[in-house]
Amino acid sequence: MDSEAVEIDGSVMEGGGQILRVSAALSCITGSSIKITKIRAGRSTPGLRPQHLTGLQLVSDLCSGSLQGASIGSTDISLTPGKTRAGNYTADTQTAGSVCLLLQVALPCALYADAASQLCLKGGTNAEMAPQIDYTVKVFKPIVEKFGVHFDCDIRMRSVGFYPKGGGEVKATVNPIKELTPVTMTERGNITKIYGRAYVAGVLPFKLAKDMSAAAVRTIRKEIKELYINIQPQQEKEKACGNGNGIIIIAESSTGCIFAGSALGKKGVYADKVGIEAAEMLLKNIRHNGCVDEFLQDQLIIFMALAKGTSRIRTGAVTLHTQTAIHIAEQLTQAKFTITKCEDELSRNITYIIECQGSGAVNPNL
Ligand SMILES: Nc1ncnc2c1ncn2[C@@H]1O[C@H](COP(=O)(O)OP(=O)(O)OP(=O)(O)O)[C@@H](O)[C@H]1O
Repeated sequence: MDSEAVEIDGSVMEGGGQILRVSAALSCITGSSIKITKIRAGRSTPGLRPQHLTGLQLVSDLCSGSLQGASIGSTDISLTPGKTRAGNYTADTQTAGSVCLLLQVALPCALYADAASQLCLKGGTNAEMAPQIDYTVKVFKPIVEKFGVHFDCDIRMRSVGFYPKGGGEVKATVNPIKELTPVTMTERGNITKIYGRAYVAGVLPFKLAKDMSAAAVRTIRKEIKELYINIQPQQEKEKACGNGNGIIIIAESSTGCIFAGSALGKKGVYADKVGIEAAEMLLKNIRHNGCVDEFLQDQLIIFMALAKGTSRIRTGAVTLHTQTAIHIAEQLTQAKFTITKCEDELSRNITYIIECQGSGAVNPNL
């Protein structure tokens, strides 16, 4: 093990898988070796789960790295990165572990390769506790494009929920970049559009999709009366596996902000409830007048840290995931973050500006 390795405590703050993703991606990009200890120490099943292990192996492959100690359940790993090379990479969680979280760790790395890369990611596309693939494509993608990040996502097979285990497949093509551009998103503007999809897959009846959609529209209508809300009920057909249902609702603002609320069906939970959960999540995320929702916040931190120059993003309450990503980014790069609370005297609305002096990482391979 490299004696210069940066030591990362995997149990700090949020203490979850996100620490691994941010550290591994930044290790690959900056060329610093890392040693992560106490991985997911506070979780009921500590150590690496299949999704985390697959993500680390993918990063190690991308940067011709040496990954030590990584197996299911490991709480300590080390990664010594080499040169990041473009290519065709395949990663399979072999479970419902999220392909979107595989993309979350691999995308920043592939940006710093010498040419475009194809990532074939297998696992769950619409899984719990992770972005649904629709979120990655419709919310995350257009916003990271503001940093200069360009990738395409071909959803070859959806895998909805936890059963059967995995089976989803997404092919992402990632274009490399010389350096990332900083982003300013401080003006929320007005909400101009609300739309989404409510879907069922497998043996579940189409009626559930209609019930989720109707309940979501009713819930949003209580607060937002003037906009047409189009949540399309859909029956996933040949390009889906698993018996599940879910919903994602997206709101766009006049200044180009995008927010979402989403939910997945569970055994014994009425479809109406799933629709209401997603609608309430969306409403919560647009009430605060920030420019990103509670999930995009933490997902943008790595790009802010790498960009050349100052990024500013207005948010609602800063999540622990975001604070954790900032903590790791500051450990592994020269980026400096500040968080400023802003209180609007008239509306009593509280927002925060996350400002980052980015480290200006330059792609040495282009
Ligand atoms: N509904 C959602 N919509 C969009 N993104 C989401 C949603 N739920 C979670 N996420 C994102 O998924 C990621 C989850 O990270 P987290 O570390 O909690 O998960 P994990 O890797 O499964 O680890 P652990 O099991 O240790 O919690 C975060 O980036 C979070 O923003």
